[in-house]
Amino acid sequence: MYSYEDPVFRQKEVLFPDYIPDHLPHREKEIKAISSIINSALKNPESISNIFIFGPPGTGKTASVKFIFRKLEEETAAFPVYINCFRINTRMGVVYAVIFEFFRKVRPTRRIPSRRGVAYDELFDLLVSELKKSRVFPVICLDEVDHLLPRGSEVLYDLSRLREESIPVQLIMITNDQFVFMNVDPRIKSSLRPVEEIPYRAYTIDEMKEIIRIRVEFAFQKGVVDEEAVEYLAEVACEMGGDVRIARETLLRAGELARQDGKFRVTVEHIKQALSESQFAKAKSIVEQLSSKERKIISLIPENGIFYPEFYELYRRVYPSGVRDRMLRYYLERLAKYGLITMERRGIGGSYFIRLNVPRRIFTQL
Ligand SMILES: Nc1ncnc2c1ncn2[C@@H]1O[C@H](COP(=O)(O)OP(=O)(O)OP(=O)(O)O)[C@@H](O)[C@H]1O
Repeated sequence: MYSYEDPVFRQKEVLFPDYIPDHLPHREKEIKAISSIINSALKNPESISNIFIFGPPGTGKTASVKFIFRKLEEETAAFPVYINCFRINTRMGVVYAVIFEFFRKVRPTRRIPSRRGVAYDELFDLLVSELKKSRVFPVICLDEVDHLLPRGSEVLYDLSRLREESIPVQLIMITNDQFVFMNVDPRIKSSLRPVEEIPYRAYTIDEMKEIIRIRVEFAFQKGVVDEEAVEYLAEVACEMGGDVRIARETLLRAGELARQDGKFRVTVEHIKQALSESQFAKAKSIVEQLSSKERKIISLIPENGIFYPEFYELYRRVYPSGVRDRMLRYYLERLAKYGLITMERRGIGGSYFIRLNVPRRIFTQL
């Protein structure tokens, strides 16, 4: 029988976003710290500490928690729920996501309750009564928790207060921004206590090389990826903040490019081409997820930047019934958070200069 062996990839899935490796090199210490907090809470629910994980993008925060969740599901009675707050950013959304997972995993024979037409309090009461009856231990990870603030921050309070009803709940909050809770209502902040902080730092060049080499070994056929390509990719990924995601995506695309040109070797040139394509694709996918207001705002920013007062004038001219000053700033800050623009204050007490971090041709391709 004819069997096709891919000349480039041995196991392409190893480079897919949802693949969680069996080992996360250089994150052993952090994984151990997080696991031990959860394990002691499991043994003694009176001693729960919430967990706050922060650090730059692509440094393994999400991967560590998913890795731990996999083990929790296999080995303990915990009920782990992973929620990405970029997608689910309201208190109703969070509570529904927990209920959804609860019915899917703990009560698979029952119909998942509908969210439509149900008030928040009703949904929350349902969660409380189900958790009380089942006595499971929910470990809820709120990834990119900054997107939940301030609109959905009440849910942090509601979930933390469940302990007062003798329902143990462990929260894990992940963000890039160490100071994300600075302006949060003190009542909510104090409900989250005690909190253990787990900082993640960017990988060093040697760590990055090792991580890339291991992925290459699993993902590609032997000898397909040039050593110079690995070295170059590790350097660029470190320059870009020590982000393994960039390295993983680039390897996948570079492998496809190597196949297309028929030489079946991944070279530095393939890495360079893949990098420029993936940066563009990433920015485009963020732009595609923007609200129509945000899109209108970003598409008005000129290629070579603009000072805020001028931009405000321009915006009001084009959209006379659009948002006012304070809201416009709010939307610009969100765009800056997504990394699509940079806002820097020029001169002492000067106004903000807004710079576009993505090529304008992205907007014509939407
Ligand atoms: N130590 C590591 N070993 C192997 N792969 C890793 C390691 N650290 C990160 N990765 C991989 O890098 C990618 C990005 O990691 P992850 O999503 O965990 O980053 P993050 O810190 O949560 O980033 P962000 O803040 O942008 O959400 C994933 O594919 C993950 O598997």
